[in-house]
Amino acid sequence: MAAQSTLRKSPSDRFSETFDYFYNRLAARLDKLQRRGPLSSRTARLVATLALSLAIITASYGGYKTYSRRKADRETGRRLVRRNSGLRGKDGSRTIFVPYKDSTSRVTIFPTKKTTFDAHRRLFLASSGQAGDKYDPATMGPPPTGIKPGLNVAFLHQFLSLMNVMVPRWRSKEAGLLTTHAVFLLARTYLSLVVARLDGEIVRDLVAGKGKAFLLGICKWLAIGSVSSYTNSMIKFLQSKISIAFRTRLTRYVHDLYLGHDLAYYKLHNLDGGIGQGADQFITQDLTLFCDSAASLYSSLGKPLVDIFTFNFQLYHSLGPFALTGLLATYFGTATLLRKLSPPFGKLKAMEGRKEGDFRALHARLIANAEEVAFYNGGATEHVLLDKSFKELKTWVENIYKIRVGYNILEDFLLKYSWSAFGYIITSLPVFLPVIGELTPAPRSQSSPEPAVEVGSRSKSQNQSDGRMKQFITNKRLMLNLADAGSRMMYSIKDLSELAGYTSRVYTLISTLHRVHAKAYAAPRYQHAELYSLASIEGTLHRGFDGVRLEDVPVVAPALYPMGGEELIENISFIVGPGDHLLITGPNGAGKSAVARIVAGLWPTYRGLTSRPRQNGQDGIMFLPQRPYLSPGTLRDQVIYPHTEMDMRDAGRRESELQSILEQAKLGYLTDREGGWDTRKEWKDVLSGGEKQRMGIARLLYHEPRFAFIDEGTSAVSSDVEGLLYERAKGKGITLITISTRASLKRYHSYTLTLGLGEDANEYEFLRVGTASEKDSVEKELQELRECLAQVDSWKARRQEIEEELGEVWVRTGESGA
Ligand SMILES: Nc1ncnc2c1ncn2[C@@H]1O[C@H](COP(=O)(O)OP(=O)(O)OP(=O)(O)O)[C@@H](O)[C@H]1O
Repeated sequence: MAAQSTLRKSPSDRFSETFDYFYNRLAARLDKLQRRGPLSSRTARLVATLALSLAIITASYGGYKTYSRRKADRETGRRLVRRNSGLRGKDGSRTIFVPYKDSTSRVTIFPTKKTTFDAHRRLFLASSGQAGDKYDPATMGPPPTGIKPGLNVAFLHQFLSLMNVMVPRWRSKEAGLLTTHAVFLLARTYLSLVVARLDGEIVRDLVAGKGKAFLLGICKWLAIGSVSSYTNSMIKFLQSKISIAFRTRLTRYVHDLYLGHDLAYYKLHNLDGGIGQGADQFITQDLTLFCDSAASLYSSLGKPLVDIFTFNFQLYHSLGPFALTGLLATYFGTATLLRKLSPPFGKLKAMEGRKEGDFRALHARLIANAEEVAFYNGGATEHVLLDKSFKELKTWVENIYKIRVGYNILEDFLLKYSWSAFGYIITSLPVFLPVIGELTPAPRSQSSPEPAVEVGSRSKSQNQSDGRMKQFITNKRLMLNLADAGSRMMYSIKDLSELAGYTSRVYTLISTLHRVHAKAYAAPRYQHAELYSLASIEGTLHRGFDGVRLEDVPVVAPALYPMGGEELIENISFIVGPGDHLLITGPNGAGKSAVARIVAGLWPTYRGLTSRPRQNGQDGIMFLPQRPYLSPGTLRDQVIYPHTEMDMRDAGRRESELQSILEQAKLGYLTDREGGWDTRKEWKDVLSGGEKQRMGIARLLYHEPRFAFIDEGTSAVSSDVEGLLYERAKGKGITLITISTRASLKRYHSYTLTLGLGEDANEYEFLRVGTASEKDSVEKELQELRECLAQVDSWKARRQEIEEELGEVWVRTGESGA
């Protein structure tokens, strides 16, 4: 038996053989070198001295260089952190410094290349969810949000598409982390095998009463234990590293898409609507859960897979084909049963994510509008809304828990108890059924000598019994490991389903962002696109015109895709050249701000042509929105927004200039009042309504654009200051396009565009201020007023009559009542 057992080799045997082979080769080589005869001692000393000197010089130079670089880095870092600024690379990369311990740490961020986005479109915009589909915006439908998240082909496609983003190259950091992780997983499996074998040996030696061998076994056990502990903690560490690396890649990718030049952060919610309420929940929560789940899946699925192959292979050698067939049949049986009975965890998780998002959005809204709600004393109503949203979330989560209970009972019973019972039966087969025992290979020889060689001290039957004991213990441990690996695999079905839910959410976000970028809107299959829907845009937005021009452009309030928007004005045409200050006026809701939105590119030019300057800001166009926006940051950041301090320094602008701008905007007192340029506050709460609007004008004076849309930008400013602000802006050569209902502003403008005229309030009039036609129109208005005034006396008489009649009625009612 012993001779037979040496024919089969375990992985550990093979490892020691390989080690011996390389060790012997190395020893032979060293031996050969020695036999060649030593170099002459002088030459050897010279060579050694030279090599040492060279090493010292290189190391010192390298050390000095590293030290100087780090020192310079630290100083730059401190300076830039103080200024809340960074560095910009020629390739578009940005280097920022973040405080780390007592110093700073450098982080370089490379923007995602346009070609990468183009290449990814076919992955994220394939309507059927198949990677092979050719990308064509005309035929591609919306991203496959309708597909139920679960273990299906769509999930595979979505996951692999996201992997393209998370692991962009084989030589990337993420690929390195995954490979290292895989090496540690393999090492752990190998160590489990060694432990199983050692376990068998220790028990055998214990039963046989071999003290020395037993103690040696314990020492080996401890040594392997320390290596295993290191391996286990490295696996956990690498898993966290992989998760954060995935998250970094995905977050940067999403940010590049979301905050790129296409205004996706506006269009996503106002035009597309593909991801419902908000992207915040997707980016902050779902993305994190997805990365954690994907990183843990790699070890929770990868390790059991490796384990199952290795342990099965081992058991096959120990127990033969019969047992292996039984084992495999059990796996497939259990997997099929669990898969059949498994609730749709993916779908449930995706829905949970949405409900979490809704709840979070309500809270975010309350924070953003706290003052307004407080004035209305609307806390109770908000309370009800929040409680309702939370109740929906809670009910959903509770239902998931309930569904889980039944499934967990089945899963636990099958995987923990049925499998181990089955394992005991299989390992005991060679013991109780000698026929099977003969079919299967006998116990193998190990590093410790087989009892069979100790002839004379023990009987043959005793040796056989020891061998069987060792084999049983080894097999039992292997079986338990196998059951553990198998059950982890099966538990992973649930994890996999949950991952499918998170994958679907993250995929939906990215594919919707790609759709916004590519403007990939098509009419629903076999249907015509609705009028003024995103699939029926035929107009052109032309950037690079020295002025603002609309030619036969309908003003349409858009609806979410794929619905059609509402037409406010059928066609509008006007042109504003440099120096042609325009006042856009008209009743509320007539579409005044809508014109600004069309020119800014927020709303589509459905038909006709819209022309505007190429860039925003200096020498271009600027828009001051109706609701003033104050950014998080310093007082300086408020004046220079959307510039950062880095942009300001690059442009060679100084604080003294900012101070003079603030003074022109009648805000010169702010620097002293707020404690300097670097003061950070919640500016939206600190500044009054009028101050906020004047800050908008200060921004205008800082950026000095050629054209500026001011949407009700001075409604809260007193009229004397208002006039001053207009004169300052015009003095800087800015052509103003003001949106206001205040006719008094006419005097600062050369043209007026009046919207909301006619019976259906869908007509407009474009006039030069002071021209004959404008006088005509004022004359017409005066005539109407005069006619009204002429009727005043007859209206008064009629009112008198009515009051008298009513007086009589009251008197009669009073008498009858008495
Ligand atoms: N994001 C939007 N999506 C769809 N419709 C919108 C959107 N924003 C505004 N609207 C609608 O478009 C119409 C025109 O809005 P707009 O803001 O241009 O009015 P306005 O003339 O500037 O009015 P006001 O004087 O009150 O500011 C309104 O009926 C409004 O309800």
